[in-house]
Amino acid sequence: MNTPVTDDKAAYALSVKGLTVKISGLVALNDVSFDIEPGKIVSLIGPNGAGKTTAFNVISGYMPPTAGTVTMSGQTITGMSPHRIAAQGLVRSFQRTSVFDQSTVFDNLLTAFHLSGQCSMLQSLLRLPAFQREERRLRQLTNDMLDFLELRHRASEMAETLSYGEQRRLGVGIALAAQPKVLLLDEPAAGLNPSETDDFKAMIRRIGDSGVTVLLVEHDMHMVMSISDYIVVLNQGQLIAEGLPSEVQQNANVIEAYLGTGLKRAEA
Ligand SMILES: Nc1ncnc2c1ncn2[C@@H]1O[C@H](COP(=O)(O)OP(=O)(O)OP(=O)(O)O)[C@@H](O)[C@H]1O
Repeated sequence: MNTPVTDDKAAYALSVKGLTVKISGLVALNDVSFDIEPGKIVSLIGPNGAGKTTAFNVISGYMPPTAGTVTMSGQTITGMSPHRIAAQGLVRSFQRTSVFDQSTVFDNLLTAFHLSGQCSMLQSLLRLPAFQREERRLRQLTNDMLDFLELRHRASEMAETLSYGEQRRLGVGIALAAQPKVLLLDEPAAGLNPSETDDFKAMIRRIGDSGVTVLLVEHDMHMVMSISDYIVVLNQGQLIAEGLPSEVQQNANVIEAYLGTGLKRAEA
């Protein structure tokens, strides 16, 4: 069955329209709509309880909305399973849960590429020429990804020996192996020290430059303001502002919602 196409949204990598989520009478999201252009780095921000995680859960298929739609390049993905949504090209990177500690960095990435590869189990068991060609291609992709993540020097180390920041970059590399069009990042800066945060920011920029659209939920306002092309602000389930970082920082509704929570410090 073909997925319905909504033409006016086809130009956007991701569109959210009228998203509403009610949980036991509580309105976690109320009629939220926003559009994200391809290749942009967009942050979803808001004070605690604003509805950011709920929005991520709905967009990535972990929670059905009460009302509203999510489209990717015009294709409706609302209500699909996370697995099907990932197959459509929207991948969510969870902190570092996808990393196998007892495998090398290289093998973690190679396995991730295998999982998104073309070769059938039979071809691989029989080691047919098609499998050998594919194996060479995936090893090359793995080496390229190691360079992209700036983890080449750690390729043969067990993942568990990596620093926290390196493990987080590896986790994103595993998500990137699925070749997403849209990558969702949950609080990428959480737990990182300042230099790890800088490395992570540089990597997010490289991801954006490669044409992948990035949507992140983040509390670190320094990171948000310095990395985002566009910001969407939620408060108590409502979209209260959206725009460029400079616009959002000046917005009276945003300043009021964040009063005393650190937005001012991010401007300093
Ligand atoms: N499974 C749930 N059961 C009950 N209430 C929920 C559930 N999930 C979310 N909520 C409520 O929905 C609202 C939005 O929560 P959500 O976690 O999406 O906010 P958030 O912006 O991600 O907050 P934080 O920054 O603190 O993680 C909150 O009032 C929260 O208590």
